Amino acid sequence: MSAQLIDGIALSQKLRAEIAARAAVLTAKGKQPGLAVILVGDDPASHVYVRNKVKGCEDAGFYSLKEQYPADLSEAALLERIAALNADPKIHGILVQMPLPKHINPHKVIEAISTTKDVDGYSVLSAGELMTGLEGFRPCTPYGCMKLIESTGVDLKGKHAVVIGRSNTVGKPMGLLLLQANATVTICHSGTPDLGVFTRQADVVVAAVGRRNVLTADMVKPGAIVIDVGMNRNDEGKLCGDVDFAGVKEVASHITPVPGGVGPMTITMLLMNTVEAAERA
Ligand SMILES: Nc1nc(=O)c2c([nH]1)NC[C@@H]1CN(c3ccc(C(=O)N[C@@H](CCC(=O)O)C(=O)O)cc3)C=[N+]21
Repeated sequence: MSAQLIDGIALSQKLRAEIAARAAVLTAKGKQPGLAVILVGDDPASHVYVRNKVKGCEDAGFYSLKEQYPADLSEAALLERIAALNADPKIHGILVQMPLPKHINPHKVIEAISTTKDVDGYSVLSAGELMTGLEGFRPCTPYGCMKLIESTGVDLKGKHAVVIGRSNTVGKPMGLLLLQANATVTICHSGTPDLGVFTRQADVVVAAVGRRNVLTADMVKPGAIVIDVGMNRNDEGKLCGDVDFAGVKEVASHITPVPGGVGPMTITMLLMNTVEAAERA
């Protein structure tokens, strides 16, 4: 058996067309959606993502502002920029690319962003809204994973979903979104002694660890849906996920590739949150 590919580029194209249509309506009313992306320092991977985000904005008809600062930018100066963007009516979403240099406290920065512009969904308030099922901005990566799962047509009600990873940006919000969709949820992590015991029971596995080959074919129940959030480099320097794709695709019913799976959807959901923010403004 060979799994069906869940194509994050195709799904992104479909959703981005809808987002562009919503943006056009707003622009006609003089309220073009605007996203500010702030990049501090020169992490090469961050530059690639930021370029993709700015390109995504332009293609969707957004106004986009990219601000780039040297790694020695002071925390106070960054907070000052955020305050100015909070007050800027052309800007509906603010994204500060993570990770930040060590001398800047990321929590302070995230909480400085106006709640109405927190399109990353990283603030404590956004986390609380997700936790309690209130409306709000959902973190883009797990939100995109939910759209990828939905696109298979499989109803999560009564299914067992296993998340590997417990980060605040992916694992924890992923678990909550799956729970909200009525799945039975297990969150595994580095302290889980035998991962396979859990993943072999899973109808859906979301791997978000940041290490290659965390999930191999022997750990997957036949017919499971496998979502790969990993972004790693293999020995040849090629981008690869957390899942042993070649092996697992022979067992799963549906699987996301890396690249071309979760990554593009993360940016799509950022655009979705931004158009939503503009509509609410
Ligand atoms: N405040 C903040 N918000 C973020 O959402 C955020 C962040 N910081 N810091 C870094 C991570 C990572 N991230 C990615 C987005 C798109 C791709 C993406 O488009 N990936 C392509 C391939 C890109 C390539 O070729 O390298 C793909 O998977 O097909 C990847 C990773 C957003 N992040």
